[in-house]
Amino acid sequence: MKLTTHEIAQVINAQNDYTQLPDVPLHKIEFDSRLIEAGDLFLPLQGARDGHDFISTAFEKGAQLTFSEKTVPEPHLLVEDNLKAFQKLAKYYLEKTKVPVIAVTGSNGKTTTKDMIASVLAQDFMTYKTQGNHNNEIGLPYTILHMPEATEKLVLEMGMDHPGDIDFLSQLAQPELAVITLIGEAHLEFMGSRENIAKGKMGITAGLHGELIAPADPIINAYIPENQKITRFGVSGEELYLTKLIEHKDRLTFETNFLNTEITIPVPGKYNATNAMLAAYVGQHYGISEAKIKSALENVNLTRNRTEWKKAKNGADLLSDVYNANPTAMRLILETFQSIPKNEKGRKIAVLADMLELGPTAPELHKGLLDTLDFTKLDRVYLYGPLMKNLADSATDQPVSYFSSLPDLEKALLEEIEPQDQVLFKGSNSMKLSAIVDKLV
Ligand SMILES: N#Cc1c(NC(=O)c2cc(S(=O)(=O)N3CCOCC3)c(Cl)cc2Cl)sc2c1CCN(Cc1ccc(O)cc1)C2
Repeated sequence: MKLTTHEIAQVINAQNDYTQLPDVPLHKIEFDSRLIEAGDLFLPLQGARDGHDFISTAFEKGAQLTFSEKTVPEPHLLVEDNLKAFQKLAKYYLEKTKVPVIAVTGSNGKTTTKDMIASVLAQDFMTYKTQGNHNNEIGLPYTILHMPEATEKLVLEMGMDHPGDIDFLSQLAQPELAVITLIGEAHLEFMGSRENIAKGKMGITAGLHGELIAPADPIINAYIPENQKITRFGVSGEELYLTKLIEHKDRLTFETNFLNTEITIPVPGKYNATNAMLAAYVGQHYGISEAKIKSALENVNLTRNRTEWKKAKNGADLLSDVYNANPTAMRLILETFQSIPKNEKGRKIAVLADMLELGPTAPELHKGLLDTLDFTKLDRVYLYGPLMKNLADSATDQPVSYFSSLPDLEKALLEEIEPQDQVLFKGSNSMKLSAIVDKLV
């Protein structure tokens, strides 16, 4: 990011005398101290642990400055709230660089649609996009501040856990174009109703300066702002719709009412044809030729292994979250999983594996998960890996099973999981829980 110490201090209204600090450019900003490199800015966040506890580690790894909510010996910018300062800096950076933002949200398909839009725009523009699941109040500013200096278009995915989340992200990012992929049923327990989900997703207009592309679903009609330019998609008769769909095992060919060519995408599923149709329309909006749109979509690089619910062969619901194997992400996904109502006559099972590269405090960080496990919600907990042994040893009087070998864990789960169960899988990629998920689906 192209920002200097004094510029950042002024933007975030640092409370300490920063003029004593050298006014030098910062390399990048990180909240995970494991990612700190020479010349970086550290951002202590309140995760599973207080990020301030890792300021010294960040400087050992070469950080040259840190945000801080308290006076510390290291070179720092003192602010009341590190996260708010981070978000304010991201908003400032977008205003300074004037990089146009295309925002994408929706109950399902937003990650695929984001990837497809970025693939199309990259044909003519230097394009950067949300990486992994960085689509919330921490991930979105992180994406903005990590975009390469030559970026010409920024495609930002906006996720919603609670009402108002999207309004906040839209006001921060000020998009010039927004896409809503679908108003679904995703976990009504947080949002209460489909109407609330619709209202929440329409929050994307809060900071929108241009056109909204949204489903024909009438549930959003009540939330369309006055004078909002909107293009609806869906069935024949809407402004955008599919006119032909030929599904193959691992690819799909479709046509639309607004393109003069057929398009093939390397994934099946009618919903993916719709996602690709939206990406094609965005490409057309930015003047990209049909030939380039067609080529981009045929070669799109989709984010794999998204945090999504999968159905096991026996009908059980599996939630496999392979992102961010850090203590905070583990806590957040456990809290989410525990708060979702069980299926009728079904059980809730958590399968947790080691989080790697957590340094010397790793045993405590694993043991510390005990206060997140809610055994009034969880029926069974399966723990796997030497570090998770620390958690298993501190949960002796609970329905917890420990495994040191993946085949033994797999065998136990194949015998245990019933059709009505919900099962969470979370751990570092190299612990290979995904291999068990792949056998179950
Ligand atoms: N708590 C905590 C820790 C981390 N948390 C996070 O990175 C983090 C992740 C997330 S997240 O959920 O992964 N995520 C961020 C991006 O957008 C999507 C959501 C969030 Cl929301 C917040 C935080 Cl603070 S990373 C990390 C710790 C604690 C230990 N750290 C390594 C370390 C261990 C021992 C040492 O002595 C020094 C460092 C690494």
